Amino acid sequence: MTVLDRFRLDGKRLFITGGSRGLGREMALAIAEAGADVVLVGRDANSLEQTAGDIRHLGREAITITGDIGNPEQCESLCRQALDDAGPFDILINNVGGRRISTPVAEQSLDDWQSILDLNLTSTFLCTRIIGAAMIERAAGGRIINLASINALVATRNIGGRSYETSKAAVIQFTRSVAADWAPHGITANVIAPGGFMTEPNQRWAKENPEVIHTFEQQVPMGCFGQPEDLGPLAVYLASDASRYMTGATLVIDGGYTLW
Ligand SMILES: NC(=O)C1=CN([C@@H]2O[C@H](COP(=O)(O)OP(=O)(O)OC[C@H]3O[C@@H](n4cnc5c(N)ncnc54)[C@H](O)[C@@H]3O)[C@@H](O)[C@H]2O)C=CC1
Ligand SMILES: O=C(O)C(=O)C[C@H](O)C(=O)CO
Repeated sequence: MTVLDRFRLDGKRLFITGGSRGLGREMALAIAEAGADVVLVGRDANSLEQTAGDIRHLGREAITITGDIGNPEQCESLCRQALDDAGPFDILINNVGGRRISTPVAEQSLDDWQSILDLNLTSTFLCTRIIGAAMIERAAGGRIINLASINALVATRNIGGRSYETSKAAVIQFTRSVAADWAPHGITANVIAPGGFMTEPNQRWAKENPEVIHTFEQQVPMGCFGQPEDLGPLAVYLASDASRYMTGATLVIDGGYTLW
């Protein structure tokens, strides 16, 4: 087997939340290119179907399931539906997340706080529990990749995103705990912690506050935002045999933002 053979994912099955656009779409396409079939779960049927079409063009199977991952009851039933329709899965990517900008803590309602935790953390727990339990039962190992953020490691400046930061920090420790528990089953669990990438939420933020692009870029040693396609190779690595001995790790991809 060559080094590059170890990145192949032929015959594998990926379950990814929020694969219709942004980082999720790029990771799904990269993993399909490496050989895997894909189930995409998200809110917007049309854009999910567009990504699924692009995956089918690569010669892989793609199924879409629509629903709200931020609603715990729906999240559970979406995972169970995916298992019934196309499981069990070899790779799980908990990608759905967001609401980085929120009201400051002193003004935040409990409902707002809870909804951000549900979107970013509870969804990660539920998908990991349901898809992961099927991995354990099948006894063929597995790969879990959870999306955190540099804002799990450092506070953001002036956008009141404390619930986002807290939820993403908890995603990191949850991943480490699961990695420890499930290592005997041959299941690895790792975190990708991206810095600033020009996907829809940051595009919207920059449109509303044009000055922040320049300010943010000055805070990044590499001097620019990342491109969503920068995530593809990292996702393939973590999904494949190439990362066989890595578990519980947090891989920061941020152009050096957290160096300063
Ligand atoms: N773009 C960035 O700079 C960074 C992103 N991240 C994290 O990476 C992940 C992906 O981020 P982006 O691609 O930028 O986001 P995005 O907003 O462009 O895409 C999110 C995807 O999830 C889906 N989605 C969102 N809420 C959903 C819900 N309640 N139910 C079902 N589907 C839902 C959307 O339809 C979309 O497909 C998130 O967890 C985010 O927190 C972390 C650090 C930086
Ligand atoms: O976690 C996110 O989402 C981010 O966007 C991380 C960075 O703080 C950022 O992009 C600032 O624009």
